[in-house]
Amino acid sequence: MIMRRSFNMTKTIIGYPRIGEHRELKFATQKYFKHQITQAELQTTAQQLRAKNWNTIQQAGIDQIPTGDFSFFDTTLDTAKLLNIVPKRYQDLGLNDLDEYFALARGYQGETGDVKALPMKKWFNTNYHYLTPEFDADTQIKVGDWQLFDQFKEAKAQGINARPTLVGPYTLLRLSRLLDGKKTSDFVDDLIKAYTEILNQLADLGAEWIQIDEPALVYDQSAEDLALFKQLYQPILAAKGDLKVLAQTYFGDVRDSYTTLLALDFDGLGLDFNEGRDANLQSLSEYGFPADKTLFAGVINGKNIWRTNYKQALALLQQLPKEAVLSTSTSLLHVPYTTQNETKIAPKELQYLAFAQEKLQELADLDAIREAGVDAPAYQKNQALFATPRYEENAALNAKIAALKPEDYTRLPKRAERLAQQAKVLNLPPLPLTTIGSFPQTAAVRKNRAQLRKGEITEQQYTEFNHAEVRRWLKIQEDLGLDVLVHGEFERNDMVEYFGENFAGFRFTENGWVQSYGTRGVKPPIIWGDVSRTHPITVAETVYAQSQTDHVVKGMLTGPVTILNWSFPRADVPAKLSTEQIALALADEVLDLEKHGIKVIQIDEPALRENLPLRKKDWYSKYLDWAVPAFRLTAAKVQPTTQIHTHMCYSEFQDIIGAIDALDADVISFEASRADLTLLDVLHDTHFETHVGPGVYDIHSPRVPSVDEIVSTIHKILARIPEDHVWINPDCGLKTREEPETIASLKNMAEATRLVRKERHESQSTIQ
Ligand SMILES: Nc1nc2c(c(=O)[nH]1)N[C@@H](CNc1ccc(C(=O)N[C@@H](CCC(=O)N[C@@H](CCC(=O)N[C@@H](CCC(=O)O)C(=O)O)C(=O)O)C(=O)O)cc1)CN2
Ligand code: MET
Ligand SMILES: [Zn+2]
Repeated sequence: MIMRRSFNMTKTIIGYPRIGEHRELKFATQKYFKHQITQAELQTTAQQLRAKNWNTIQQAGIDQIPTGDFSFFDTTLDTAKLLNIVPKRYQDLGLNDLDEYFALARGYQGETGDVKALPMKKWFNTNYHYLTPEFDADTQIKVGDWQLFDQFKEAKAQGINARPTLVGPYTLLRLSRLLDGKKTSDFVDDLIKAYTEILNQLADLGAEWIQIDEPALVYDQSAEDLALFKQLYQPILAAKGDLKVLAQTYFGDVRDSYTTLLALDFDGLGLDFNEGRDANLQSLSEYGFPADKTLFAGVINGKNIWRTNYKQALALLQQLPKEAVLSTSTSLLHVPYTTQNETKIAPKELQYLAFAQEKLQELADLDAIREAGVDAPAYQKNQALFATPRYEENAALNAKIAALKPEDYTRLPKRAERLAQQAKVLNLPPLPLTTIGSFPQTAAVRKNRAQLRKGEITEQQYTEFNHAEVRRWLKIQEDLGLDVLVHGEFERNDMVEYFGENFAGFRFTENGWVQSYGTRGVKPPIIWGDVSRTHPITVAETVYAQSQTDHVVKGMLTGPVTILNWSFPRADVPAKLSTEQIALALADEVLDLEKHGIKVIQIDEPALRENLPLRKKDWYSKYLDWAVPAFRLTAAKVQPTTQIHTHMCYSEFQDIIGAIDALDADVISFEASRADLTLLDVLHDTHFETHVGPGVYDIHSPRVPSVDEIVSTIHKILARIPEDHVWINPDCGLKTREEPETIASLKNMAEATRLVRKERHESQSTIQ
């Protein structure tokens, strides 16, 4: 029997979703962007959402509630703004605080200037994005008044002594870009001063605890990294007074910084016992956990939606200090609000799921169970659930997977030979123009889908509307002078959810929204059991589009790794197995498209990089060694003349460039413009074989790039890559954009390409 603890704090969470149970924040923010509501109205919505969250968390019996997890866009950007890490070009716009913040996040094109947004990157191994702060010669770190203090005071007015949270100096430095030749060391003193001031201000306001997020500790740490961490924290912690400081980590383990963390004067240490489980337990058993610190034990999975098996959780708790505060492994930002709004999943199945609100209850249950043991009613109920199997195995499918051979993963002949054959069939001009797949998901397109969902229109009416959109956009693409056309993805709510809805073995939600970036959300489908294809999915729409134009129409699929990463995966089988099942399902779809005359097929893998293990030594052995073959499985059986494209957002793949080439696609398009095309040097130096379309403008922002700007980007590309390897396209799909800015941008892209073609080929063509 576990002893009763005298400690009064027993359970907490790292953070809660903020978009609103029904995406209230998204809708209010978008209205604000369109000048349909005032800033005061937006602030009121935000305040109501915070109050509601705090109330929910408090009602569930969580004894320490975080603040500062609310954000109008991103909490890394909030921390940068709080510290005045705002590049001069944004300050020069002379906007009010909130508008300046949105200018950093989305770019600004208006009366007082024209600036791009800060680069957006994937937050560790998640589908959430943070904005990359920039430190440069003008950076003057000082503590301003942005969110943190006000949110603490607001909670206090609601009777809650909250634990304010912010991104720590070490992670901030590690995730930021340093420009103008600046070094990390140039900012250490100012950061120490600023964080010290934040701690003091919060203490003055009456805070007892503060949570400083340092997830960057879960990456591999060098001796210099750890020295920097100590250099930052020794003085900050020396000045903390009575305020208690929690160093919070997540997404992995702190194997290389554990003793450093213990040696520093932190009052609490937040460790992830989900993704970081084994190595964190190992550290605990090797070095112990000091009695004068509090362990915040991330025992409830913050990233997945499966109900916790209390038997396993109890076994874990028994390995932790009994005074540990129970917490989530990550912020609950990564899961939807509640299963209570799901009416379409059978109640029998719904009980296996726990979203954010249900996870609060799980924390309460576990707290009770560690007191009462296996006799606790919650434990008994939970074990009864896990005694019944959730689904039936597809044994034939799994036998087929077990029997796969190397040739099933190998496309013949070799790429250079295929590309030569494809060039003859496709007959494209130099620097072929294309787009990434989706066109604007306008209000009308979404309304059409919503009406079908509500039964207000027939399937036929639904399809007729989409076909009209396809025809309209084929004409726009032809008029713009694009070479390889797309149908526009109007029938898809989302590139992953759509396939989840069509494959067997998935479940999907009505309200399971999770923030991806800013106002953008996804409803990740749930991989429930073994996945298979029961019918052709994209063939009808693609073939329809191809029948309406003489240009080549590119078929559009989402790749197996991305479908896996952007779904909620199973916890009962390795990710590899689900990915292979999805790959086989997609392979049938690819062959069906080919059979129906589709000559170019794009298989998107934007999430390939995101799931790369955070520890380098695991990159291949635990991931790429099966993820790359899974992609190859989807396209291995097509004819040499069928051109396979893939697409990846986020250009951070310099260090896995070999694996990208090994996907053995014929052409890849990728995001490059926000990151200043740094990848080009790598492609050049490694003699990258796959033909490439480095995105020539950023689609995550409404800003329209000029012709000159794009010409100069194309010049940069051609300085590094042979012209006959290069395609011209935007960074990513255009679904989030409005129609006028989309057409204006594509027009400039096409115009810029024609100028460059002329510049390079005019002399030749007149000679001929
Ligand atoms: N899964 C996924 N992850 C991704 C990406 C992606 O495309 N998919 N792209 C990258 C960037 N992330 C993104 C994430 C989301 C969106 C996006 O456009 N999301 C849409 C939702 C798309 C969607 O599922 N729409 C549904 C539901 C729309 C809806 O709620 N309709 C309302 C009406 C309100 C409305 O007009 O939205 C209703 O039916 O009542 C549909 O069209 O059917 C949004 O937040 O607005 C874009 C990029 C990285 N990760
Ligand atoms: C996030 S990658 C998006 C690829 C998809 N084909 C689109 O154009 O929207
Ligand atoms: Zn993309």
